[in-house]
Formats: sequence, structure tokens, C-alpha cells
Amino acid sequence: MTSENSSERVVVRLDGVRKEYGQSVALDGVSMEIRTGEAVAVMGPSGCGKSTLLNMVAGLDRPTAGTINIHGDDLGGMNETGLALFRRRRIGMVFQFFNLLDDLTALDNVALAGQLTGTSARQARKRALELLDELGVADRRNDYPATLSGGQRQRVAVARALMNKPSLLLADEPTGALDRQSGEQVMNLLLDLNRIGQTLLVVTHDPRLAERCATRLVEFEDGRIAREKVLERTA
Ligand SMILES: Nc1ncnc2c1ncn2[C@@H]1O[C@H](COP(=O)(O)OP(=O)(O)OP(=O)(O)O)[C@@H](O)[C@H]1O
Repeated sequence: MTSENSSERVVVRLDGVRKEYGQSVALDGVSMEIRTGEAVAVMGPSGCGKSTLLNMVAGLDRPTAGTINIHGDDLGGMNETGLALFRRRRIGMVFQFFNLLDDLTALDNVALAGQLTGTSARQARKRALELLDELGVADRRNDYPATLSGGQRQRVAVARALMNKPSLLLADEPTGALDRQSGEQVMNLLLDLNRIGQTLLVVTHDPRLAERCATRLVEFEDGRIAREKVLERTA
């Protein structure tokens, strides 16, 4: 593989990323790459900067210093509108507590993500239904989040994250609020998605999630990368 080809395969590149909140340093010079098709798990003690890293990569917050490139686009060069568009089109996000809109049905929660990028309501609802079907929750399409189990809510949230075929799926403790069985199902879902080519960056406290789903483990300590290792997936 030529170096040109290999650079095309880089989805995310962080270079010397530092983030300060007042006196506190959340990220202290982080450089890393994520390549197409990788599933990277980020672990580390509470407060080591994991969520800050995801927020930076999603363009939800800006670094104090350093650069972040996603598929060659420098996030630092985008204004707020550009960042919002980038996020909707290129990034899918899954959160610990689902972050679904309570007053929309499961189907509308998913379809809205498509409509926000200009897909027609009809097309968006069609794709949303296909995704809910693939994720095994199509029968709950007309129900509101409050009436769904945690595992079902997370499936709907994953469907929403996939709506715009993101270059990168980010997940922040996606199993953190789930019972063991629902957590296992969400792990299998992430594994299946990665196996069909979805690039993943997952923050977790759960070593089982990293072992099951990740191709690489990155351990953070005090805002820095302390260790990295390639994982052999057993499943
Ligand atoms: N908005 C903010 N304002 C001030 N300090 C913040 C803010 N966000 C994060 N921090 C600080 O930055 C550091 C890293 O926080 P971060 O949430 O990234 O850690 P984490 O590894 O995700 O922790 P946890 O595992 O507990 O979720 C912490 O010291 C935290 O208090």
C-alpha cells in the first residue's frame, strides 16, 4: 500500500490536541489516528479525558491547541454552522442515556436525523423504518421512548446515529445504563456494524465491551494516551 493510499484510509487524525477548562487540563497533547474499519475502544479512570476526546472529535467542543482532521477536513477551519453540518452528515453519536426526544415516536426520532440533512420526510421515514427493522425494533416504531426498555431505546438511538451513513460512529458508554443482557445485545450490534465496515470510536468502562467489539484499545491517563494495544477479537 502506498503512503497516499494509507492516508486516504485515515478517518480521524488528532495532532497535539490539548483541552483546558480553566486551570484543569482535560487533554494534554493527544495525537492519534483511526483508520477506516477500525473499532477503537478508549478506556481509563474517571476524569482522564475520554468524553472530552469524543466531544472534540464530534466537533461539539473545540481544542485549546492542536488539530483534528476527519477525512481530511480540519475541524478548526469550520465555523459553528459548518461544524453542525459536518456533525449531522459525517458523525453518528450514541450516548449512555440515549438522548432520544421524548415527544417523538421511535420512528420520528430516527427520521428526524435524516430530515435535518435535507432528506425528504418520506425518504427519511422509509430509511428509518429499514434501520429499525435491521436493529430489531420495527415493532416499536410508533411508540414513545418512555415506553421502551433501555435496550430498545439504545437500538433506536443507534438507528438514529446510522441514519446519515456516518463516516464515524462515536459511542460514549453505550452499555453503561443497560442491564447485562441488553448490554450484550448492544455489544453484538456494535460488533456486527464494525464487521460490515462501520468505523467505531467507543468510550467505555466495561472491559467486556472493549474485548468483544474493539480491534484496538487505547488507554488514557491524566489526559494522555498511556498505552495502546491491538486486540484479537474472539467472537
Ligand atoms: N465542561 C467542563 N468544564 C470544566 N471542566 C470539565 C468540563 N468537561 C470536563 N471537564 C474536566 O475535564 C476532565 C476530563 O473530563 P472527562 O469528562 O473528559 O473525563 P472522562 O474520562 O470522560 O470521565 P468519566 O469516566 O467520569 O466520564 C475532568 O477533570 C473534568 O472535570
